[in-house]
Amino acid sequence: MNITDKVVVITGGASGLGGACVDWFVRHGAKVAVLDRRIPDPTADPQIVYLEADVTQADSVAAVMDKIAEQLGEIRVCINCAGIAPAGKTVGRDGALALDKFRQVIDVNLIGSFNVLRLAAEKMLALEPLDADGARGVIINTASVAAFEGQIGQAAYAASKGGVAAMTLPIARDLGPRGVRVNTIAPGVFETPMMAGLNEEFVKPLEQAVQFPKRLGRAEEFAKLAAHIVDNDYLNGEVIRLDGGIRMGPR
Ligand SMILES: CC(=O)CC(=O)SCCNC(=O)CCNC(=O)[C@H](O)C(C)(C)COP(=O)(O)OP(=O)(O)OC[C@H]1O[C@@H](n2cnc3c(N)ncnc32)[C@H](O)[C@@H]1OP(=O)(O)O
Ligand SMILES: NC(=O)C1=CN([C@@H]2O[C@H](COP(=O)(O)OP(=O)(O)OC[C@H]3O[C@@H](n4cnc5c(N)ncnc54)[C@H](O)[C@@H]3O)[C@@H](O)[C@H]2O)C=CC1
Repeated sequence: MNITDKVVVITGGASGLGGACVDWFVRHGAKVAVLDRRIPDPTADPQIVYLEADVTQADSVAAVMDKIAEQLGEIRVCINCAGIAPAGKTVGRDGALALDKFRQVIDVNLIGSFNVLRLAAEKMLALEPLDADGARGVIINTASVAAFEGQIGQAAYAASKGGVAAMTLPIARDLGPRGVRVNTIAPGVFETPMMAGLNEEFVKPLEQAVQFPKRLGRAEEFAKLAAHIVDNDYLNGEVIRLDGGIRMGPR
């Protein structure tokens, strides 16, 4: 699907990987709506519509989708980048991990992604197809390599991202007959505000574990893959690692 003039909804677009997608898609002629619980100050680009919502909330995300369709037009692309990554061992210094902490990560990363994509897909299915194949839209989720090799302290995060990876194929099967493709990017370790919060003692070994190039990923490299997924009509139902060949160790 050609990006130009398409309406692209990007969750988590106020920061990091989502922010890089906002820049890339705007530069390539898309109309971008950012859905984030934190909206940047109004000095931002007038080509971008910012809407405040929490991805876990059914009603407010539905209202935001209506508003985007009204203000920008037909929603053709949805990129789920909103996420959180708090760490905590199953049993740590202060005892067993609080169940609410585990639940919150699942709520934002897994249920939040599903909430947004189900409502975006509902809009897409109501649209006319764009081509002879019957293409109506594209959905991109963000998992993590932690879905496959979560580190010590990542039980909740890995479970949430494993869920995102696992739901990719069944959702692609649900929506494929109506012309919507669904893919998930599983990034390695990227330089973003999220990773800036991680202790240097954890980051250094991670950098060393990358095969090549021996550095953290750049947010623009994530945006380029998202743009390629939109552009390439034959990519569907797949979880794609974007990680410089890293396989994370236990710590
Ligand atoms: C974002 C992406 O998608 C990409 C990625 O995934 S990048 C990878 C990100 N990786 C992470 O975020 C790693 C997450 N893990 C962590 O940050 C840490 O493991 C953690 C914060 C969860 C725990 O760190 P920690 O507190 O230093 O370790 P922990 O072992 O619990 O405690 C340190 C000390 O307390 C002691 N301790 C731990 N549990 C204890 C208990 N139940 N009773 C008594 N003492 C205990 C330990 O013995 C340890 O002492 P020693 O060092 O002398 O052995
Ligand atoms: N940075 C990295 O190394 C990696 C990141 N990821 C994933 O990529 C995604 C983006 O991460 P980063 O850009 O690094 O993080 P970030 O912290 O820079 O940005 C995340 C954005 O999501 C928003 N957000 C969080 N919870 C929300 C909620 N409930 N509702 C609405 N918006 C919410 C935040 O306000 C923020 O703008 C996350 O899902 C993360 O788990 C995956 C692998 C590696």
